[in-house]
Amino acid sequence: MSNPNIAFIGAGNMASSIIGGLVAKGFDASAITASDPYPESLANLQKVAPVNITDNNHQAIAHADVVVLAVKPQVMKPVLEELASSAQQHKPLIISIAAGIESSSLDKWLGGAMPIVRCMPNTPALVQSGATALFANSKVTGEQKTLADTILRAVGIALWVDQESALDAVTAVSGSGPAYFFLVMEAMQAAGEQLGLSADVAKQLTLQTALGAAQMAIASDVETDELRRRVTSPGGTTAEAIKVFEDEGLRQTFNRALVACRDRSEELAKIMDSDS
Ligand SMILES: NC(=O)C1=CN([C@@H]2O[C@H](COP(=O)(O)OP(=O)(O)OC[C@H]3O[C@@H](n4cnc5c(N)ncnc54)[C@H](O)[C@@H]3O)[C@@H](O)[C@H]2O)C=CC1
Ligand SMILES: O=C(O)[C@@H]1CCC=N1
Repeated sequence: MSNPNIAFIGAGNMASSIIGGLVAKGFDASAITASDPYPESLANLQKVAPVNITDNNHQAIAHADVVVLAVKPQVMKPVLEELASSAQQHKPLIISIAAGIESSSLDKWLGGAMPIVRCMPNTPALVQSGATALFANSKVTGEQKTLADTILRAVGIALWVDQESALDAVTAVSGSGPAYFFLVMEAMQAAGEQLGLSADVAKQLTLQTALGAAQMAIASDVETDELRRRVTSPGGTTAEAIKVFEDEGLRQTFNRALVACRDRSEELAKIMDSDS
């Protein structure tokens, strides 16, 4: 599909990020329509790109090849039930970025037999450094998969999973993951201040170290454990810090945290479906 028309239902943070990424990559803003009942959301979006705007969801999807669902999970059911008649007329590709709503629920609310890609992006999409995992249901064609891939790649990396249930683990790693790294940054800044650094110096050193470590790990041919060993001189300073982390059970803590996150994602999907 060379020039697809894309509709966004919901013009909030994630929609603005994806639209910003698409336009930055050369996608024609006039082929994008965003719909939102709040004039403020639409006005903020228009500062990002000169897309078509409307407060009418039906109007937004009328000529769309792809519909990106970017509303909060709590309003998804009424929004889709209202859109079902329009969606059934021409069956556009549906891409949902909502956390915890299974493709079978989306399909049911839209009236059935819809091509649906469900994905889990993360907030670094706001700065085009996102990580998204995607799952396609059986109605999605190869061409539609390529289109979904192109849309999410506009804001970072995009990887496909074969089982929808893997999106719960994806949520535990990358969907919620930015929060874990922010927590580590908070802790390192506070510890730096405890050691006598100014707040500004502790913050700048922490953030640049996080960026540098991530960039090195992405660029390197060797695994992260080897990169860690290369910082850790025998009998040196890093070894003392790593020993504290290992003795305090940091790996087990991460394991427990990610299991709790995965379990909550599974639980939310059940709650959403039982509401339907
Ligand atoms: N924030 C995060 O870390 C992540 C969020 N997501 C998902 O992205 C989706 C959007 O999240 P955000 O952009 O952060 O939320 P947001 O609150 O910034 O945007 C949602 C937009 O939907 C609009 N809206 C409300 N009712 C509507 C209706 N009936 N029709 C059309 N638009 C309507 C709101 O006015 C708002 O502008 C959510 O489903 C969330 O689960 C996915 C991955 C990560
Ligand atoms: O915390 C949450 O439920 C959402 C899903 C992934 C990131 N934020």
